[in-house]
Formats: sequence, C-alpha cells, structure tokens
Amino acid sequence: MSLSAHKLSWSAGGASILHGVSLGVRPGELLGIIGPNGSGKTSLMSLLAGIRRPQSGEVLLSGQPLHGLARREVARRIALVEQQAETAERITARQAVELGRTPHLGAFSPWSGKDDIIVDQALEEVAMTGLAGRLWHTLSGGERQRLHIARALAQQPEILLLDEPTNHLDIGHQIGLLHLVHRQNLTVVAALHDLNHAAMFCDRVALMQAGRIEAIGPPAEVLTAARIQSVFGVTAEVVRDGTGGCFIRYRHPDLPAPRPGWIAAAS
Ligand SMILES: Nc1ncnc2c1ncn2[C@@H]1O[C@H](COP(=O)(O)OP(=O)(O)OP(=O)(O)O)[C@@H](O)[C@H]1O
Repeated sequence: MSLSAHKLSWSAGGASILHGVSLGVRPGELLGIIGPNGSGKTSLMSLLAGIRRPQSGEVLLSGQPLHGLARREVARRIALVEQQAETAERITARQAVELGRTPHLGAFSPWSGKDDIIVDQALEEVAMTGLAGRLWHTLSGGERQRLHIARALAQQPEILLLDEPTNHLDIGHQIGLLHLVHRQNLTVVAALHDLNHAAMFCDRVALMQAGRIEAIGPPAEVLTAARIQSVFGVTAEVVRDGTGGCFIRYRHPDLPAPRPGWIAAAS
C-alpha cells in the first residue's frame, strides 16, 4: 500500500503554507517528516490524511486520488494520530481504543468477539491493559497519547500517519513507541521533532523548511551538520555509526565557535 503527494500547494488565512510538495512513502516504510516549528509538517499530514484538500496537486492512495474515495473507505485504510488529539471525557481508556473499530462496523458487520480481540491486542501493544477501565480524564498525558496510538492500531489501517507521536512520553515510552510502530507491518509517515529518533527508526526522512521539502532520503544522507545548521540554526556534530546510521550531538550555544573544519569533518 503506497501513499504519495504530487505538487501539493495549500494556503490558509491568506498565507501560502505548502509550496509544491511532492513525496512518496513506500509500502512497509517508516518515513519521518522533520523540520522546524511552522515548516508545514502538520499541514502536510492533514493533506495526506485527506482532512484538508490542497488548492493544487493531489494525494494518491495506491494510485487512486484520495479525494475520490468515500470518507469511510479512507478511514478504513488510513489512521491519523493528530498532535493535539482529544477524546470525549466520559469514556474509559478501553472505549477510546474501541473507537478505532468504527470504520469497520456497520449494519451487516456489528461489533463481535474479533473486535474485542483486536482492542485487547492494541491495549497490550502500548502497555495499557492494566488501565483499560480508567476514565479518560483521570489519565496522564503520556497514557492518553499511548491510547491514541492504540486506537489507531485497532483501526488496522494500511497507512498510519502520526503527528509528533512521542509528545508527552518519557524517553522509555518514546523509544518503545517508535520501536512498536517500526515493527508493525504498516506503511507509516511520522512527523518527528527529535532528529536522533528519526535517525534511529526512520527508513527515510523528509526535511521540511518553509513549506517545502528541503531534502529527502536515508537519515544519514539528509542529516548533515551543514543542513542542521542552516535549517534549525543549531551547531551539531553528526556521528556516523559505521553501519549506515548516524546520531547527532548538539553543541551548547555558549561554547566558543568550533575549530575551522569541525563542521566539515562532522558533516
Ligand atoms: N488554519 C491556518 N490558518 C492560518 N495559518 C495556518 C493554519 N494552519 C497552519 N498555519 C500556519 O502554517 C504554518 C505551518 O504550520 P504547521 O502546523 O503545518 O507547521 P509544523 O511544521 O507542524 O509546526 P510545529 O513543529 O510547530 O508543530 C505555520 O506558520 C502556521 O501558523
């Protein structure tokens, strides 16, 4: 199952926000969308999910224009976990996850034992089985975030779109969640802020700046010290790990300027 964007342009509030964005996510791939605040990551995710329509360009789901598909069909095939996702307060954790089954239910396919099993598995995947009976408003931000992921997994989509999925999570749960997402047999697009997490888990990353894709490719190719400096304004050293991967070490802004050649050597 593939998802691709072709020359997407989108404006809102009189401002042009995305300018001719094209990218494709390959079946089974985890594609990270990275970029500074306001660069257009959330806007792009909402167009990929079909929540918003571009003023020009189109999104194709396995070759079919997304806007030509019924909303319910899209919901069966694409799950989106939004950055500021909220859920009605008087429901339990389990009920929040059960909502993921909605696109699969109908007059001829009522709730069944199979749906219970899928919900149980999703709760277990995010280690929330023990809190399944708790009311939503009593849960912490991180617990709620894990339930949003569980709801998306229960939806059993072909494509999973995650907008900053590690928000509110401690480092253990951040790594755990990205590992969980990575090992699903799913095509995933995830907007991420942590460049090291992107480098660790993404097959490819798309770096956005001011509504455009600045670079796209394997993390070790896209994440150079020069790009991190020009796009994020941060001095960093990119350390190659010898297996094709990399990690990023940031430099404190108060430290003296690096020696000549330091960035070049690290990029
Ligand atoms: N509905 C809207 N009306 C006006 N401006 C908007 C609207 N939605 C987004 N924008 C603007 O578009 C730009 C891109 O926003 P977007 O949320 O896509 O960025 P982002 O990369 O996800 O940012 P962040 O990392 O802060 O979440 C921002 O300048 C934002 O203020």
